[in-house]
Amino acid sequence: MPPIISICNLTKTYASGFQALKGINLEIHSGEIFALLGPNGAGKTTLINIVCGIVNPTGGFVLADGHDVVRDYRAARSRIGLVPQELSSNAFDTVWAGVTFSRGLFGKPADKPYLEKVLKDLSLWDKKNSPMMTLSGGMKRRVMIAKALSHEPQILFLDEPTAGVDVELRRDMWEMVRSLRARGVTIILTTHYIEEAEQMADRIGVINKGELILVEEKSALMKKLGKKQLTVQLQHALTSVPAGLAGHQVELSADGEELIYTFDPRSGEKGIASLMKQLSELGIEFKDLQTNQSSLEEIFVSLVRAAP
Ligand SMILES: Nc1ncnc2c1ncn2[C@@H]1O[C@H](COP(=O)(O)OP(=O)(O)OP(=O)(O)O)[C@@H](O)[C@H]1O
Repeated sequence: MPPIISICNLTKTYASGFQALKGINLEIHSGEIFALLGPNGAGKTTLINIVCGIVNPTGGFVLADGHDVVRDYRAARSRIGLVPQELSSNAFDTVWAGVTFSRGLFGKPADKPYLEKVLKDLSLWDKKNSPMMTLSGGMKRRVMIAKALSHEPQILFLDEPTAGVDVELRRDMWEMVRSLRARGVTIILTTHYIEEAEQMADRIGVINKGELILVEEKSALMKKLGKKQLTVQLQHALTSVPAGLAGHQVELSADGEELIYTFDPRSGEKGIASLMKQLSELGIEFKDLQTNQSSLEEIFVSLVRAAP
């Protein structure tokens, strides 16, 4: 199946001379959830805005469902729903008026049952006659999603969908995004909450200073870059790492009560067995063992730090 979005050699230099995108190449597969991560100012919104036809590229091109987003703007844009970072809507409009108006903007004929379903899926149906200004921030965000879905797009961009929303609503949003994907909608989201990417994404792209420095299946990324740690809780505190453990990557906690062994899961668990053997030979007793794997957040920070 051809990619639903193809981004080729995309560059953007703003009028100020600032180069926000430096030759981005990326293909988004139909039906995936793709998370775009990057520090502030990395170029995420610029990239989304070009795909959505809001910002013109300086070089390269983007195809959305085969349509060039510049030359064939209307066809490309009709495939795409965008939930922007900034919440914006007419304060006096009711929820229903907002979604019907948004649908009309794309020249789509009225379809009450479809819009009713969208509002019901987003738990907004009982608010359909409420003016926007009477809704909470979280509810307004749901309305923004409903508006973005009003013209039945195949592709949905969510620019920081859960910025400033509470934990419960965040989880509801994740649930909703998953159900959209189950219906075949392709989802591209940017987020500062790495946990969000870890929970939801099928693939992850990391953008830094206008360059895509990594694109990877989430599970492969976690496997490839995730380091594991084994924490050995000691029966008796130590004052320093025993010389006999010098061959291992072992550190002693500040209180001397734990030995922390960091290893690469790809190299197998042989290191643990030999560490255990050595501890026993040295007569070091322990009361408990714990392992944990580095989070996507740690991986992300180390990637961005390492980039030139
Ligand atoms: N209209 C503009 N004119 C000049 N520079 C701009 C313009 N819009 C964005 N930039 C610059 O381009 C860079 C990328 O901005 P962009 O908003 O795409 O980043 P981002 O990754 O979405 O950041 P954030 O996570 O903070 O939203 C930033 O340095 C920004 O200041």
